[in-house]
Amino acid sequence: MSQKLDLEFINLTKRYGATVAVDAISYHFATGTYACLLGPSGCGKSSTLRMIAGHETVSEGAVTLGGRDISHLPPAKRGTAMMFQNYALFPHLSVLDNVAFSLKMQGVETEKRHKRAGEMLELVDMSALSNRLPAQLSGGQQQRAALARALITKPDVLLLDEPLSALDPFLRIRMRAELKKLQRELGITFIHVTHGQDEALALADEIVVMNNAKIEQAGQTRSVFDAPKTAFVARFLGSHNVVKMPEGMVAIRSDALTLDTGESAKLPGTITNIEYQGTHVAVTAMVPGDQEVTALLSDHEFFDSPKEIGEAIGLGWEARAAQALAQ
Ligand SMILES: Nc1ncnc2c1ncn2[C@@H]1O[C@H](COP(=O)(O)OP(=O)(O)OP(=O)(O)O)[C@@H](O)[C@H]1O
Repeated sequence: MSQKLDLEFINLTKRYGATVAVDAISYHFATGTYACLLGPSGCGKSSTLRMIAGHETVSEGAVTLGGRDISHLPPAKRGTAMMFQNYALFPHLSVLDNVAFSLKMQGVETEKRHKRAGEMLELVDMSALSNRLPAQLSGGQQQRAALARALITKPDVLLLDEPLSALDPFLRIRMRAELKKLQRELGITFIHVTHGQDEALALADEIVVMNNAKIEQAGQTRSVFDAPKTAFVARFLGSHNVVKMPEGMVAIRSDALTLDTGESAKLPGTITNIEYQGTHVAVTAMVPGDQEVTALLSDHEFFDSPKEIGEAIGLGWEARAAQALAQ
């Protein structure tokens, strides 16, 4: 049975002079969770990650792992490992020596560390390239080498700072599937910082949406996506319309909107844009209150009864598709 090594933030705070980068956040990650920290630039994601890793001091509060306060331990003693955005591979070392580097620092003898590095490279499917220099690798291969290097210390928690951002969109999708597979195989906790909503939705068991140094909403990915509590979360995750209705602000998923002219229509509107997206058609309409809402229709739904810009429509949705938002 794997050891229970839950990661916890307790009123975790980071100040840089007068700037509060992380403001007393608390959260509990069960062992083996794939979690994404998500939020706009400057919201405090990287500072949070660096405090877990020990690359940044904790101003107040604590990070605990398996109930042990690790806030003041040196990075190598925490049971965490970090994979950086630019991979930070040493250009003059072979892939094998890059992967073996932290074991060398620990004084592990050459043969033993090379054997272990070889196992790690096998894990990420890079055995054939172990003698190459980083410059002789593609972006995806560099990422795998960086992963192997981070995992060689057998961390309980792997920290990933925008790990896919250096890759082109096609490779990003492939590597994200590999990351997820690797996490499932290893069963350890991954904390992954990203700007990308799609990336977070695709990878995470849990998402932590940050805004202005605080956790705006966190929980199981689907629960957060399905029931955003604030307009910020609904807008940030995308695929939702935030609409002011007489009863207050609501978030309505774009794919839950239908074009209705009958009695079921809840809002009248005028089409302002139609965007063909292959599997779907996004129809945007201006509704009362000078608000634009977008309905995502399947291509058949749209082309069975095509509409035009300027046409008057009604918009309908099932009651459960509308989520009341905190003011
Ligand atoms: N070393 C530092 N000194 C002073 N202020 C800093 C430092 N590092 C970060 N900050 C500030 O702390 C806040 C949070 O920064 P942080 O890098 O954690 O955000 P982020 O969400 O990771 O942003 P990004 O997505 O752009 O990387 C920002 O206002 C930033 O300017």
